[in-house]
Amino acid sequence: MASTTKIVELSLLIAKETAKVDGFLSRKGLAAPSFDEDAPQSIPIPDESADIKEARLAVIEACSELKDLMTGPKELLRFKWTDYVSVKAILRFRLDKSFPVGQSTSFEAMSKFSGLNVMNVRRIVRHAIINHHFFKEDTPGVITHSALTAILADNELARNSLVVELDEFWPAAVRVADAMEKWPNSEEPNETGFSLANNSSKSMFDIFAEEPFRGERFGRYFSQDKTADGLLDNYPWAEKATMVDVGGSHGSVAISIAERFPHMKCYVQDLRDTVAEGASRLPTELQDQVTFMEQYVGDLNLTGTKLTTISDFFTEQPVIADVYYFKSIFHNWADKYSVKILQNLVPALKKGARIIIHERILPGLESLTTVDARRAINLDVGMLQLLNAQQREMHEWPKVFSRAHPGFRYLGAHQPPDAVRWIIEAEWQG
Ligand SMILES: C[S@@+](CC[C@H](N)C(=O)[O-])C[C@H]1O[C@@H](n2cnc3c(N)ncnc32)[C@H](O)[C@@H]1O
Repeated sequence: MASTTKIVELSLLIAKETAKVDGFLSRKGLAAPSFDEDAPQSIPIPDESADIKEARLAVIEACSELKDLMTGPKELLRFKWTDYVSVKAILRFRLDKSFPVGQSTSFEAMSKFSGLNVMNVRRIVRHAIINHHFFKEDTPGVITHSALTAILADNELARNSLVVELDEFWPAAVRVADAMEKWPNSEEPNETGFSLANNSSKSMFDIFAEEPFRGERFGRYFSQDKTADGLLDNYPWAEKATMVDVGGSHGSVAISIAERFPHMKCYVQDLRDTVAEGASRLPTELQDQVTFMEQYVGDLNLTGTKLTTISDFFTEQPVIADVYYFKSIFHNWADKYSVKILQNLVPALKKGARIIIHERILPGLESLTTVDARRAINLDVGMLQLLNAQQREMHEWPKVFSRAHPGFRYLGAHQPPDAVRWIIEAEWQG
């Protein structure tokens, strides 16, 4: 009997797993996935249906492999170097906002709205339809929204994220190889694809700090990810009294902890404008529990020196607490700087104080086919292009702590169920 080929094996798996998802949707009376403008925004599979979640992921993975196998190596070498051009132009010229969801438009009307000529509107819109399911053209020349552009129409946060990814992150990607050539193996955050793309000798954070409009939309990019990602239910907060959310942005995690554990006192530290914005949004009922640290060390008027906030993790930590919490911070910094951030905690640390690092762990080669592993690897390269920073593998964390100070005892890492981040923990032994 002829053995089954890989492509048949994959197609059988796709059929089997798709039937599971399809059966689930019809049992629940849910709509089948589609790109119509009124389609559900995602497939609503609840956490308890783990088998259906797995089936969906298996289909996504197998489809991607089957598509590549059927395409073949030679054709796969033809990269899509125009990939993001259309979406970026659509957002820049607000074509997605040029007509309401539920109505249709024409290339001529979009041209009038945007000031682009009809030919440019047509090529941009058709590129986006064919490559990204942006808009639909079921009747030639009649443009309607698709499920994707319908989301952008009423979800400003989702739209802002796409703008940040295409206007800030993508240009940096294009310059990564140039940066690696110019500054071999650099660990400096200002010797990156991002710096080259901005024609600057500054780091991404410094550039955003100087340009409030860009800094604000970058801040909003992160404000989407408010989830404490399993931290509330999977850490013994009942046994703790104080925590510092270091680099805590607008304080979403500190606020969640304060709401759930009314005995906790939380401090949020970040750059000046970010904490000021966070403080202005803090609900009144949490003001005794959550403190945004926005005082300054040094006086610009008296000394003429640069202001340093006491919230800066490159200066000594001023708060004595039970827990120092860092969510998605260390992946922004190369080892050289990550070690400094830990060393700056030392003056404040009491015996038994805990350090929690809450971020993705870069998986080892054995699990590279999963969707999560690909996301983590992509994020790692993203950190390279923006900041010369990195995601770390499991075995790298104890080394970062021991390089910082022998007084840190690495306690290990665990990933709460359904979380994407790991809770990586160390204790100060002095
Ligand atoms: C990737 S964001 C993570 C924000 C937040 N922890 C979260 O997960 O939503 C990194 C944060 O580090 C802050 N940051 C950068 N440099 C800093 C510094 N020197 N001191 C304190 N915070 C800093 C940024 O302003 C930003 O809010």
